Amino acid sequence: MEHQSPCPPTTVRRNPHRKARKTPSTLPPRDPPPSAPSTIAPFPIDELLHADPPPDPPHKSQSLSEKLNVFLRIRPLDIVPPKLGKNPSAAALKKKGKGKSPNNLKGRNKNVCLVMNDSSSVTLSAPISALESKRAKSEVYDGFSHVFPSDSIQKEVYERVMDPLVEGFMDGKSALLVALGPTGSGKTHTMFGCPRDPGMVPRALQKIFSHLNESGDSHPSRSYYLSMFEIYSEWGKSERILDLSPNGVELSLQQSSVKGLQEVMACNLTQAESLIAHGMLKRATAATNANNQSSRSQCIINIRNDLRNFDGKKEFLSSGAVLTIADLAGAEKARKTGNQGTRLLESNFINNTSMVFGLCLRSLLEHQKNPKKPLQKHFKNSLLTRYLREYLEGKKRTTLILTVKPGEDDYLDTSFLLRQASPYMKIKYSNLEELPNFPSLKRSTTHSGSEHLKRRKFNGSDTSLVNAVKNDNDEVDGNRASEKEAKYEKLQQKANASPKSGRSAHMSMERLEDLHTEAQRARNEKIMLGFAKALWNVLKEYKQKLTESDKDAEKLRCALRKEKASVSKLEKELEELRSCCSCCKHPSIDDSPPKEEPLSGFSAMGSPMKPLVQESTKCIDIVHEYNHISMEYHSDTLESRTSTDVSKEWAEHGGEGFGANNILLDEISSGDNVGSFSSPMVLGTVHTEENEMIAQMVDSFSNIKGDEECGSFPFGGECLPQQTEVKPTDQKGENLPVNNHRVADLEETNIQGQHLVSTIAGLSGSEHSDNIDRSSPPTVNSGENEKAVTCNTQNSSLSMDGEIMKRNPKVSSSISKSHPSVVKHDGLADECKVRETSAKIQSPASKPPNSMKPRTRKLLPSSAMLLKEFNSLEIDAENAKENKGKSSTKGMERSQGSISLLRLLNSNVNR
Ligand SMILES: Nc1ncnc2c1ncn2[C@@H]1O[C@H](COP(=O)(O)OP(=O)(O)OP(=O)(O)O)[C@@H](O)[C@H]1O
Repeated sequence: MEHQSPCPPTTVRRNPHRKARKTPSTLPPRDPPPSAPSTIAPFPIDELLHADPPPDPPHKSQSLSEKLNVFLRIRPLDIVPPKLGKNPSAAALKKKGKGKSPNNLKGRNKNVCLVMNDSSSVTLSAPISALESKRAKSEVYDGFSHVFPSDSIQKEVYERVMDPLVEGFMDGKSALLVALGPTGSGKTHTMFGCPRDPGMVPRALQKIFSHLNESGDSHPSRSYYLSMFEIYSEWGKSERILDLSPNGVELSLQQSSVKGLQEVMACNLTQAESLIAHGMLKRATAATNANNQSSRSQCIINIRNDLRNFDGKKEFLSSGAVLTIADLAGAEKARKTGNQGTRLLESNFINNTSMVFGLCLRSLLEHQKNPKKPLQKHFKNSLLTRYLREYLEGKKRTTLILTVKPGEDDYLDTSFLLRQASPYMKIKYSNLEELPNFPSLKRSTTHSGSEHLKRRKFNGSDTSLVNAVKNDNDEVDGNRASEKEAKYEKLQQKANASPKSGRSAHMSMERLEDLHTEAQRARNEKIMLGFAKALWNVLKEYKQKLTESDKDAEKLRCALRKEKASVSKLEKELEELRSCCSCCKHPSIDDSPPKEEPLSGFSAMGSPMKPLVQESTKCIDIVHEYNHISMEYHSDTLESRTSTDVSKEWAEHGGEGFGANNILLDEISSGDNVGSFSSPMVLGTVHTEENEMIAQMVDSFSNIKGDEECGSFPFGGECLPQQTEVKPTDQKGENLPVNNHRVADLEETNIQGQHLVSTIAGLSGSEHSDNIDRSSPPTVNSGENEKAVTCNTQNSSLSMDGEIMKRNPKVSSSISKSHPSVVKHDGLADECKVRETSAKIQSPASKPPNSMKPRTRKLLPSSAMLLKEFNSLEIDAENAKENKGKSSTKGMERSQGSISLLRLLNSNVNR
């Protein structure tokens, strides 16, 4: 095939970078002059073999620590297939190449697609065969932390890439190193190398443990724990994690930590190398067309630096720092690898993982470029990215080392990787977390954190609980947790002091782990016990309060019982009073219709006045006593009004609607309008028992009267005698002057007392006057003698007043005081009845109490009229006529009161 002259290349700068760079005008010359700085220089193998290491690489790269470091390592183009797993040594290369670069060994440099421009940039040229047009196309990738040419050795790579990370790790900074690249590009070689040419991991361990040995302390203050696991795909289905440490088992991922991952404490380099070697043997590898020992899993190694046994001052400096090294399986193309079946499925898993990893970093980059863009959660799509989440979210330092193959055949793989990964070098870390992420340490941190959280919760809810918990925690017998913790520490110190090797060290580690778990459990028990005790105390307090409340309730119940007893006592006394009253009671009134007999007149009664007066006085006393009791009993509710007040009110209101008892008695005494006699609030305002008492009193008077006039005193209004208009006369039959009594005395005395007395006089002296009106002298049918006796009420009352009021001057005031203003109803039915009846009853309000106008009256005995009214509920038509249209609200109230009184009278009569 004739070689055509190359067309002018089109160069694309992928990473426009910090400084302008001269674009290569032509493809790399086949035989570049030795002075040419770029492309692939002759590999100075002799110089490298004998030269000192570069003076400043570690610290130089530290200046880039705030950026994601991306290194590029170019694998030698032609590599002698490793025999017995050995890479060609530098000596062999030297022997073969005679001091030339491996790329030039067979004169194939013209077949390379990747040329190193300088230490930070490369040019990728598409091979002619890959070009559709004849125009050459090249891409410059710049900005790498460092580009390692194909002839670079492990030591150089370590010093540039790994050593700064190890230094940081020794200072307590966690870091991640990830090897990325297509299959067979040298990732595993770079990371692990071989015994004769160790890679990053062995060299790092060497440095770590050399530092440990240099301290010369027989009791090393530092301890390093190694863990190693791989993420693989079984039959291309689900991802799995396998612990690569000895006796390692399958693991699971929780959040970002591997649950159950074994950490093996390496006390020296030998132990550490042994563990790594064991893990490498365990790791899944397989031969493909691209690599005879291709990694089929993502391998992760953790080295944790634990300084818990340090002297105490520097304990927090490097405690928990973790150095993580990830050797990823390389992306591969089925066409190249020739994978089929399981291998092909593995390829899919590997490629997917690589893609997700790249997406995470790309998302982080875009988020950093434009913070408005949310950080995509690509990490969820694979176990690897989930485990490395904090690194992929820019919270911890990450370093990438890209491995590529420079051959023309590898152009697509190389181009893909460079296009994908070169932008990552722009990722920055602004808020680096120095927190450890080691699983076991996380656990212990979490536990202490939860304890603090609990205490915070207690603080927020109940301080007493907190105190109780604290006290109880202090009082936990034995302090099992403390003992176990001490034991744990002791054993750990022992283990550190006398480094064991191999299995014994592992066993002691297991034992320590068990002790640690047990100590944590004991701590939790202690906390729960304290909480339970505190809760118990609170419950006890509540119980005590409940008991006190019960006691108070019992006291109240006792007081209530006493009150009830006093009430019943009062009721008893009342009963006694009633019985006392009933002693005076005469044979009950005959309910049979009254005989049509003429009313007995005063003279016909034939009995003297004195016994009646005595009886009246007695009843007044009873009323007084009852009122007195009633006043005591209802002292809280009764309205105390003096007779003077009542008198005043009466005077103001024309004598209407004031004083239940006095009006009651007044109306009883008046005798007229018996059917309508009513006192406002008679029953509504006066206590029921009081009303009953009054009713009894009235009744007793009726009986007395009946006794006095038994046989001669006609009952019933049906056979009333003809009304006779009478005038007050004396016993001789001469008319007496109206109101010729001692008016002055009346004014001086309580008007209520007057009414009472007059009522009693009217009732008791019914033989003298059946119907007495204090305002108008009633006419009295004198019975068979037809001796009209004009009985002026006031006169009569005066006749007794002097005696009664002298004996008991407080009678009227006592009665008037017993008028509560609160209206009570015996029941709805009664009330309705009363209302119905009261509607028919003429209101007495129309009749002024002190009217001096003489009126013609029916001469009916008051008690008979009462009974008549009660029994028939008839209304005096005449009174109804008179009072038609004059009824007022007060009158209605009085009517209702009177009806209620009548009801009581009826009950008394029935009894
Ligand atoms: N820089 C190098 N110098 C000499 N030999 C190398 C170099 N890089 C890689 N090799 C050799 O190339 C072969 C493939 O390398 P390696 O297994 O490390 O590739 P890889 O990227 O890990 O591949 P895979 O992803 O399939 O595991 C190995 O035999 C290795 O010794």
